[in-house]
Amino acid sequence: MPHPNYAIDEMISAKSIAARIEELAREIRTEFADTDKLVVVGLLRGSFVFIADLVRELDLAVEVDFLEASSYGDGMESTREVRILKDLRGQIEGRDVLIVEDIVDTGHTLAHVTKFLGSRKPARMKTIALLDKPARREVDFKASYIGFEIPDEFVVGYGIDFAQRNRNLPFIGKVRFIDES
Ligand SMILES: O=P(O)(O)OC[C@H]1O[C@H](OP(=O)(O)OP(=O)(O)O)[C@H](O)[C@@H]1O
Ligand code: HPA
Repeated sequence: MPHPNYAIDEMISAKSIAARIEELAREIRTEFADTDKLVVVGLLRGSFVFIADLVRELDLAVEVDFLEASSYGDGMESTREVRILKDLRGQIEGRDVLIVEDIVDTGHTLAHVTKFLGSRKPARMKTIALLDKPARREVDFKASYIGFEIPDEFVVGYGIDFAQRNRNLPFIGKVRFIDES
């Protein structure tokens, strides 16, 4: 079914995102200063822009790996069924892991993924989400690091999609539907 017309209003500028990533990178560098075993895991697809900017600010020896998880399909509602579509390439047992996510909404994705990867016995596992939408939480989950807390709006851009579109916007915008009647 085609989606109705919508506009995108800027919520967080590219400049604000870059400034916040610098701050987050400083905190992460301090936390993981003692390790040479850090694996930074990006959750595909939404985190691909965030992880690219974050690892370039980290100034640590890191390995980058990806896991693909999906639960929304083309809609605006979580199916609450998180499917792992692509597993990590490397081993994480005994290693320090930082999971990078674009947004925590209902919490189902990160709750599932942390349980899934936690069972492989990493030495330390932390999570970072650029955006957190606490008003929509359905399962108890809090990321170790959060870029911005946002209100209950459907957002796109900076890697985040609506029906696979708008991932390439350089800013975070909120979707506003246009009533054509
Ligand atoms: O907290 P939740 O309600 O679980 O929502 C967050 C997840 O939803 C989106 O993924 P999606 O399933 O759309 O896959 P994508 O990353 O490929 O866009 C987003 O990228 C997060 O991974
Ligand atoms: O606000 C959102 N926008 C796009 N995808 C999402 N997945 C969870 N929340 C969102």
